Amino acid sequence: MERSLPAATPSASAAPADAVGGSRIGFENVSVTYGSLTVLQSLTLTVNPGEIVALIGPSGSGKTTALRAVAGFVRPSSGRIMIGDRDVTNLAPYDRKIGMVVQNYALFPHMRVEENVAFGLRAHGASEAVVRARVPECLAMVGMGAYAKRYPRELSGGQQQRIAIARALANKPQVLLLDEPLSALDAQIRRSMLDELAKLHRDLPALTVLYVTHDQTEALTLANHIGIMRDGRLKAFGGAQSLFRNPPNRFAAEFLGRANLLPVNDLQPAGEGRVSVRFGATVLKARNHHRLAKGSDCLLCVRPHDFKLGSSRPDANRLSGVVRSVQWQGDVHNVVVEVAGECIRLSSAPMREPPEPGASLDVHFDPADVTVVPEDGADG
Ligand SMILES: Nc1ncnc2c1ncn2[C@@H]1O[C@H](COP(=O)(O)OP(=O)(O)OP(=O)(O)O)[C@@H](O)[C@H]1O
Repeated sequence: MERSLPAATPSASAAPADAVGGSRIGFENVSVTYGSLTVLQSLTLTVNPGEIVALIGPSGSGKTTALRAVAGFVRPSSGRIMIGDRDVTNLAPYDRKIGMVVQNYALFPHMRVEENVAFGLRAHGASEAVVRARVPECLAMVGMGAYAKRYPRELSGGQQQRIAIARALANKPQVLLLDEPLSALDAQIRRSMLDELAKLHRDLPALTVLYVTHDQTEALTLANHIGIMRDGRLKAFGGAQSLFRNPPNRFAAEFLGRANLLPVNDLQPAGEGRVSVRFGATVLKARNHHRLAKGSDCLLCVRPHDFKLGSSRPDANRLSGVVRSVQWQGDVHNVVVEVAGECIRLSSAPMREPPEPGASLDVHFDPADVTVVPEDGADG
């Protein structure tokens, strides 16, 4: 289900969720209001057991509110939150059996690492024998076994976040909520933590994870499925790769991967599952993943890396334009080319002799790599 929302329940997979329904997260028409402001509008979404779903979207779009509603820190004004087959809408956070990690670690500064990790266990009445066994286990899971006696102030940001994850896992939750867990870290640490989170999930495959981020790389790297939020609404939902390749609307295409969206018209069948569209005077071919109607005006979604320079196969789409800017970023050249009044962005492997601004440039792209996308509707 990727085309339109909320026509059907966006669900992270058709897996037999009932068999292990205990860790499924379900939003059923959940709305949250603050005074007269509705910040989450009828969110319906399922995260199936063992899956990672990332919620992405601009600042203020309602991602954290959705996650806090699952945690129990925000009470929905309508709708239900389910964890497995339990309606937890009115349960206290403490009774929901979830783990949560937020952006700024939130470790207790006056407690050693081992006491931080033990805190939730003790609060839930675990015996000292259980605490003694479980704390080293959790620290080992995040590679921090040697740091049990330290205080949080004696750790780096990445290490503190590992401890926060160990603490969240101490009670063996079935559901883990992660709210921008890497955003306080610098770029290099973030990349390695991303790998570690992926490994952690491989080690704990039954753990169901809801991951809030504004970083599309984190979402694409970690998540099985991605939901894109705007203004309190879920604007798109789908498998990470599929959503990237076939965004259902302009907003999804622009937010996830900054696609080029060429305004095209006069959509016509072109055989072999392709359609032709007109971009200015040029006829281009594309996939029609969303089955747009003949004659439609729509957008052609072309990712910057799908444009190629130089000679092309005869069946490729071809465009000619004028180079407006060239930017080198180490492992990539970003080029802006003006074609038929539109500026398109392309990225290529570093070039020895990049084109100069003002030069003419021919580019081509494969019809199999691109799809037509509907313009957003009135509410889009
Ligand atoms: N306690 C509150 N009282 C009033 N308004 C709130 C409260 N908490 C959040 N909001 C508003 O709800 C909207 C959604 O906030 P939320 O934190 O869910 O967004 P977000 O998508 O997570 O944003 P960001 O990426 O900036 O964290 C925002 O307009 C915010 O100002």
